Amino acid sequence: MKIFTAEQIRAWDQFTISHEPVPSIQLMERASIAVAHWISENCKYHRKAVVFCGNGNNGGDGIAVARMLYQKGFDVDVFVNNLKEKFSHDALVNLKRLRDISGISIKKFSDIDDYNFDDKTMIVDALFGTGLSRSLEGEYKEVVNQLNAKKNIKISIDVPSGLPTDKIIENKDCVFNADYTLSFQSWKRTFLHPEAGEYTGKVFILDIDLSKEYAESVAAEYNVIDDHLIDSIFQPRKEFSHKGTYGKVMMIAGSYGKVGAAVLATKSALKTGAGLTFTLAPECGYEILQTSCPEAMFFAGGKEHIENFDVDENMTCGIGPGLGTHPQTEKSFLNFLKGYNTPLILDADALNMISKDSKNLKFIPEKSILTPHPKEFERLFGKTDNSFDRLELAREKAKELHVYIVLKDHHTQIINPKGEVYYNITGNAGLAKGGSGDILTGILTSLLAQGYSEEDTCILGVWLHGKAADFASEKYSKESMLPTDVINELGSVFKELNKRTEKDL
Ligand SMILES: NC(=O)C1=CN([C@@H]2O[C@H](COP(=O)(O)OP(=O)(O)OC[C@H]3O[C@@H](n4cnc5c(N)ncnc54)[C@H](OP(=O)(O)O)[C@@H]3O)[C@@H](O)[C@H]2O)[C@@H](O)CC1
Ligand SMILES: Nc1ncnc2c1ncn2[C@@H]1O[C@H](COP(=O)(O)OP(=O)(O)O)[C@@H](O)[C@H]1O
Ligand SMILES: [K+]
Repeated sequence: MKIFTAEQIRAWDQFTISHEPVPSIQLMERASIAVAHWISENCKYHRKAVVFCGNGNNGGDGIAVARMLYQKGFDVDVFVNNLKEKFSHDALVNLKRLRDISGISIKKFSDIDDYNFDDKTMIVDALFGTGLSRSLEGEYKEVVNQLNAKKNIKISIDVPSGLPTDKIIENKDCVFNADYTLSFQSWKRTFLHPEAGEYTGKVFILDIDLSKEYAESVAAEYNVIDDHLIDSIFQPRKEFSHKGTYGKVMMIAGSYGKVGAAVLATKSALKTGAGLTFTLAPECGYEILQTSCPEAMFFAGGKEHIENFDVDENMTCGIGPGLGTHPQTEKSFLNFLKGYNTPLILDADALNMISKDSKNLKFIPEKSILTPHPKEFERLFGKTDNSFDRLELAREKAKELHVYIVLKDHHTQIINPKGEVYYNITGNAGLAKGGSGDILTGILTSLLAQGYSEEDTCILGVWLHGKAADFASEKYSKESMLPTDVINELGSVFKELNKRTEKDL
C-alpha cells in the first residue's frame, strides 16, 4: 500500500470527486459512515459520544459522524470553537443538517469545564486532519490539553489533531492523545515513526473507496507492506521438489557464551524452509548445536570464536548473531568480505566489525542485506536527530552502496538500492527481547537461499517475523513470549499463507 503525502491525499480526494464522479459532500458522507460504523461495532460500553470539531473538512466529518451516531442510538454532543467562524463548505452543510436534530446540542469549547465527562463517554477528535498547517496554539491547544487530561476513551478521526502527517513532530507540539485513530484509506507516514506512536494509539485504516486509478498511477517513495503485497511474493512449496530446490543456508554465528544466538538463527532458517542448513560456529558450540538443531550440519570455525570464514560461494550466508568481535574474528571476517562477491545477510557483530572503519563499507557485496537496529545503524553511518532523518540517511546509503537496509524498529523499514521504503506493520513489543534479531537473520538467510530476490526476501522475511510474533503474543502475551515461541509460530504463519493461495472449489 502506497503512503501518500497530505498534498497527494487532497489530490486523490479531488480525483475521486471528478472521475468517479461523486459530489464532495457524498465523499464526506462515505468517510463518516465508515467511522460511525466502526464506532458502533466496537464501542459497546461507551454509549455517549462527545465530538470536538474544527471548521475544516475534518470537522465536517466529525459533525456528520455525530449525526450518524445519534441515529444509531448514542447520546451525542458536539463542541465547536466558535459558530461564527468560517466553516468549509461541506462542514457547513453538515452543520445545517445537525441543527435539524433537536437531540444533539452544539456547545462551545468554553463549556468544557461544566461538561459531565462520565465514564461512559467517549471523546471523538475531529479538530484537524490532513489540513493541519501549523502547530496548535491558543484555544485549540487549550482544548486539546484539557481533553488529554481526561481519562475517557479517545478516538481521532483521520489524524490525531496537532500531529503533522509528513514531517517529524517537534518536541513542544501539542497533540491529541488518541487511544484509537480511524484513518482514511491509507497510512500517514508519521504514524509509523516512534516519535508519533504515543499519539495515535491503535491505528485502523478505513476503506472509503477512493479512486484505485489514482492510487495505481501516482508514484510514492514510501509504502506499507500489506497482505496483497505478501500474497504476490509468497511462493508455495512445489510438490515435485527436493532439498536441492530450496537452497543452501550457511549461518555464521556464535562465540563462547553466545552459542544461543547461532541456535536461534539456525532454527529459524530451518523452520523457514531452507533445503540444506549449515552452521559455521566455534567448536564450543558443537554439542549444543547438534543437539538443538539436529537437521543442521556443523562446521567448526575456531575454538571459542570463529577465526576461519572459509565458505563456498554457492551457499547463502547469514553472518553476525552472537559472533563477537574478537580481533581474530574481525581479521578473518574482513578478509572474507574483501574476497566475497555474492550478496550476504549482515547482522549484529558483522555490522559492528564493519563499522570500526568506514573504508570497510565498500567491501560489502552489492545487493547484500544489512539488518541494523538503531544503535548499529548509528555505528555504521553516524548519528541523526530523529527517526525521519535516520531513514533519509539510510536511503542515501542504500543507494550509494547498492544494498538493502532493514532498519529495525517497531515498524521496521526496508530500504532498497533505489531508495524506496517499505514499512512493516506486523510485530509487537514482545519482540523487544534479546534474540529476536537473530531469528530475523535466520529467516532472511533462508528465504534468500530459496531463491526469493533480495527485495522479496526483505519484505516477506520482516513481515513473517512480525506475524509469527503476533501469533506468539496472542498465545503467551507480549511479556512471556520468547524468541523460541516466535520460531515455533512460523508454521502457523505459513499455514495461513498457504491457505490464502488455495483456490476455492
Ligand atoms: N482526503 C480524503 O480522502 C477525505 C478527507 N476527508 C476529511 O478531510 C480532512 C481534511 O480536511 P481539510 O483539508 O479541510 O483540513 P482540516 O484538517 O479539516 O483543517 C483545515 C482547517 O484548519 C485550519 N488549520 C490548520 N491548522 C491549524 C492550526 N494549527 N490552528 C488553527 N487552524 C488550523 C485551516 O486553516 P488555514 O491553514 O487555512 O489557516 C483550515 O481552516 C481529512 O483529514 C479528512 O478528515 C473526508 O471528509 C473525505 C475524504
Ligand atoms: N517494540 C517492538 N515492536 C516490534 N518489533 C520489535 C520491537 N522491539 C524489537 N522488535 C523487533 O525485534 C528485533 C530485534 O532485533 P535486535 O535488536 O537486533 O535483537 P537481538 O540482537 O537481541 O537479537 C527486530 O526485528 C525488531 O524490529
Ligand atoms: K482529528
